[in-house]
Amino acid sequence: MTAEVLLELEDLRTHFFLKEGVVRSVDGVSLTVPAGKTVCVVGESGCGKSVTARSILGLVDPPGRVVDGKIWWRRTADPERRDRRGRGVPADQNGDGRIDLSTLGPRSDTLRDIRGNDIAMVFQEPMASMSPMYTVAQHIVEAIRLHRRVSRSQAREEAVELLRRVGIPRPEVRLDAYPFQMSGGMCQRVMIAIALACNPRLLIADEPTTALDVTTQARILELLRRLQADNGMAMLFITHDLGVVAEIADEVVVMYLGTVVEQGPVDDIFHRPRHPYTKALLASIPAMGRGSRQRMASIRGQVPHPLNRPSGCPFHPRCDSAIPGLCDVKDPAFVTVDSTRVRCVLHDPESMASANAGASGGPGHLGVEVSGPP
Ligand SMILES: Nc1ncnc2c1ncn2[C@@H]1O[C@H](COP(=O)(O)OP(=O)(O)OP(=O)(O)O)[C@@H](O)[C@H]1O
Repeated sequence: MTAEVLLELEDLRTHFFLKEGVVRSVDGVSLTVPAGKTVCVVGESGCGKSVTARSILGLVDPPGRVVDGKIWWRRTADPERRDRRGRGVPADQNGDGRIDLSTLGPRSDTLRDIRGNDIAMVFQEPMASMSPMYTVAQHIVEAIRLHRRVSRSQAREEAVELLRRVGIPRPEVRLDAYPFQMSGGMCQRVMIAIALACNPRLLIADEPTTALDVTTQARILELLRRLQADNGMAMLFITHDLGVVAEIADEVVVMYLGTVVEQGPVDDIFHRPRHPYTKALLASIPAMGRGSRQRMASIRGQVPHPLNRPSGCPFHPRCDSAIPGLCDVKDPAFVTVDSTRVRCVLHDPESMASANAGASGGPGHLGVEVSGPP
């Protein structure tokens, strides 16, 4: 049985309006997050992963804004639910159980209610997300009381329990510590505890382990996996580390220059990658047992700045399989191949047929065929 779709981005576009021009950081991203599953978003630095995540929760600051597309969120139909002022929370906008978050102002009550109650987020730098002026207790109690009508002492008891759940030893004592008195790993556990305070249905994690050492990284990933199994929450996990993806993903979304180039189940992405960019990313993972003198493949060139987007397929200047006259002209549409969606003309029979037919030598002139299974 396929899981219900919790979050669906439909052709999302988030641009930054600078003096130098318009930076199209997110430029037509479509992806889905099923309930209870982990979707990993991967891609090199600057591909628009973080801006995509921040757009979902209305956290993009000017001069950036969502300019187009839909952010469909499936709301809980909970008639009992009340915000902290005791008001009922609207179940959805149009009667189909979904709400388009892109239509809500960043300060709207509905978005505030969803942020924290339904969707929580953890960031790369846990220390930067916490105020040095407040203790751990103040952070967590505030997060609980922002969304639920509970007394301060009850919230404090819940905070102890949350710290215990995220593996913080002696939580009663830690509760009164300040963030700067804790290690990076402990701070990230606290941030996860804050994120879990309202039992969200979706956790958006933006490189939550990147700033941590390898051992702490592994512990935090293990913690997230365990919490997910306990709560059944979904995760949208942003990382540039394919090792992390292999450990936690159900689905993988590969982004390049503000767009999705491939999405599919983790096994297919790792074992049957279709897009040349996905293949190049995988080739750049250090292999176990590879001799130190054997060089790791790296992707030729660099991600262009979004102000200098290439024509046609955004990856074509770096692609070893690019077809001149086709890839530099045509922005490919998505095609479905088995369980994956891929945006590359090599997999699009129509584009390939017209390329062959349109070339001066008539059909078959380019001599390229639609690539089949490896
Ligand atoms: N406030 C901003 N003003 C102008 N451009 C921005 C702003 N924030 C992000 N960008 C641009 O948007 C593009 C996407 O940035 P984003 O942070 O989403 O990339 P990313 O894939 O998350 O990279 P990383 O892995 O390094 O975090 C980049 O080219 C970046 O320079």
